Amino acid sequence: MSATDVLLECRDASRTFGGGPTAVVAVQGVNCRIRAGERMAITGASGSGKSTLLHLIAGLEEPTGGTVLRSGPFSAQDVGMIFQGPSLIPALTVAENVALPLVVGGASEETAHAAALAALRLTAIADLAEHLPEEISGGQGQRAAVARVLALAPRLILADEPTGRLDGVTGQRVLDTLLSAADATGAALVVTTHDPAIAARMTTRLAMHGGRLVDVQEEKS
Ligand SMILES: Nc1ncnc2c1ncn2[C@@H]1O[C@H](COP(=O)(O)OP(=O)(O)OP(=O)(O)O)[C@@H](O)[C@H]1O
Repeated sequence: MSATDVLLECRDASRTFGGGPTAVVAVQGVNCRIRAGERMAITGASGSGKSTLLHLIAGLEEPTGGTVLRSGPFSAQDVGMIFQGPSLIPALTVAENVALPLVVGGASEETAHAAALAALRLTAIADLAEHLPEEISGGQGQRAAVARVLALAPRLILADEPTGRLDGVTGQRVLDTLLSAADATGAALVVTTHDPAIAARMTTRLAMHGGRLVDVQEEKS
């Protein structure tokens, strides 16, 4: 890739599941670029291919057609994924949940705990560090999920319907957290959403229909 600020580029990327008459073409011929510091929303109706495109970008799925090019080495720690629910481990405290991926990655308990607390401060829930997941709200749980990703210092944060289970106000607060965390760390952020109010907060908006990109809006900064 020539432009140095392009982290990742989909070139005619497609993903088909299954084969023969029952094959499902989830993503078809998508071209898009994600630049360093990007703020991107992927919108579209249910089944339009948003999650599959995000999985291609994350490297969780391989394209069955076209390519997904990554600039330079991209390790698992360079990409942080956030899902609709926080999926916290119930028996661990919030801080232990946030520290866990670092510990699994080989960091000492002490280093991981310090990184977890720093990430919880960034997401404004450091006061909940010693709480169990059952003792916090859905919005606070999503902020813990954001902190768990931030602790890994990813270059690219991918969030699949991160506000889908939250009410409008709480969803916007979680998005505030995501945007300010991405600003603070310099990470690019890509969010799939059904919610136009969430998409409106991003500077690039890709709209999907039937697996294809049907509209791209980019606000010039
Ligand atoms: N692993 C899979 N196996 C078979 N079909 C799949 C698989 N994953 C997705 N699909 C199909 O691909 C199409 C796109 O699904 P995808 O989950 O990407 O859509 P989406 O826009 O994210 O939907 P939603 O908003 O409901 O999450 C759908 O028809 C879906 O049923």
